[in-house]
Amino acid sequence: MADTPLQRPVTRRRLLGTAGATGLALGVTGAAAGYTAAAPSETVTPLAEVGSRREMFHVKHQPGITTPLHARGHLIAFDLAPGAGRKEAAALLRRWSQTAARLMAGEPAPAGGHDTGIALDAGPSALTVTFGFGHSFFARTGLEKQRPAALDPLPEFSSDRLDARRSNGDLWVQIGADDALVAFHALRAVQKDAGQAARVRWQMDGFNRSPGATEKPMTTRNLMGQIDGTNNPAPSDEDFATRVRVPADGDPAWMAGGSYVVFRRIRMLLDDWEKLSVTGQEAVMGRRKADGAPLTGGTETTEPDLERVGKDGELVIPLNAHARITRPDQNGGAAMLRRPFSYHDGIDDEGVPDAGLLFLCWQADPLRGFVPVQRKLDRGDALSAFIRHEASGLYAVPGGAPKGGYVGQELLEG
Ligand SMILES: C=CC1=C(C)c2cc3[nH]c(cc4nc(cc5[nH]c(cc1n2)c(C)c5CCC(=O)O)C(CCC(=O)O)=C4C)c(C)c3C=C
Ligand SMILES: [Fe+2]
Repeated sequence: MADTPLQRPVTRRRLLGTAGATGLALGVTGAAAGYTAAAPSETVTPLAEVGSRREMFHVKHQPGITTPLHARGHLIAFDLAPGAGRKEAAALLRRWSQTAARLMAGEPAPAGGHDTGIALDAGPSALTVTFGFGHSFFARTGLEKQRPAALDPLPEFSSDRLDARRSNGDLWVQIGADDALVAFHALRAVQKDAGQAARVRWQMDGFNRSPGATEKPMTTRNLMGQIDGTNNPAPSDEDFATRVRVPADGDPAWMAGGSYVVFRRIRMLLDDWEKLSVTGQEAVMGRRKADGAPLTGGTETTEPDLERVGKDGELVIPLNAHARITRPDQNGGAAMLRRPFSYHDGIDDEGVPDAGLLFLCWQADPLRGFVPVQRKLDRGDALSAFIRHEASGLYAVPGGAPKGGYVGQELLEG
């Protein structure tokens, strides 16, 4: 029997060439039929530019941590099903790893099965799938001795308004792609792979600016309109690895080369925020809204002058400005790699948007990254009047899987 298109092991990238050619041919037909061409052909952006970007799955550190921000993201947490233990978890991580490797290469999933077809015609679109383990995973699988101390529950913060049902979870998956259909395709595949072994605990969707939307590459903006992500550690920094990754001789051994991610669903009180003047908003942050430069001048990347006093005798960057109090030099060196998604989950009956930030930060140890900074923010951040932390999670994200292996293999088979 002839294969149906969905069953053939054809790469989506190969299909992309056909789609691009068809699109151009249709354009020509439209013009011939008397319609005005949308744009001169020499200004048409190649269709394959975004779709053809490919991230690798079998690499030393899991993808999706230092990968440039994705246009689209899904976060999904699972709890192991009653009766499922270490064996089922190992089989699930093996299935998930195989699926992630295939989808990230632009191939259908699962191997030998029926792909949903959602991502047909698109290339890999920089898809990444990243897997992590929550605190509760270890008791469920009898692996308590392997549970890292760094996974101890985060302290409670006075401003927390956390929803337990949308927090934590045994297993956590982050999906990112520069195309919404490619990302959703991966989400469905991950959910289907879970089968009887694990149940969805919570799931959230996010987004960032699309690649190519701005004239030149620039730091993204969040839903408050601020340039967000300027002072992130860069992989080229000397201390990047010590800040973000668990060292090769780290404890426990299965986390060597891995990282810990803190997740917070932070709602933005946009109606209140948008009532502030731009000057008021800039005082909250300590940076200019237009270009992200510190209020003491220069460009986005200029070091702020934290001591400078204005003509009114006040500090130019207020003592409670967010960008002042989050600095590593104000927090005993505490630093983290922030890699968030914005979210928007609709508008309520009063017209209030449920929108904000799926804040994700990566560090070698949350006690030397997120925790001290959040403690300080909790005590007196000018931004806190305009945000609300509504959900939280902390996950151990091991290093990448070698070819033929799966994420977490050392933990589950060690
Ligand atoms: C506990 C950690 C942090 C939380 C929670 C947090 C929430 C949050 N931040 C913004 C917007 C901006 N943050 C900026 C800088 C910044 N924020 C944190 C930490 C948390 N933010 C750090 C470590 C830094 C960098 C500090 C430094 O090294 O200078 C900025 C300024 C530009 C930038 O550097 O990215 C913005 C803007 C929002 C909107 C938010 C919650 C919704
Ligand atoms: Fe921040």
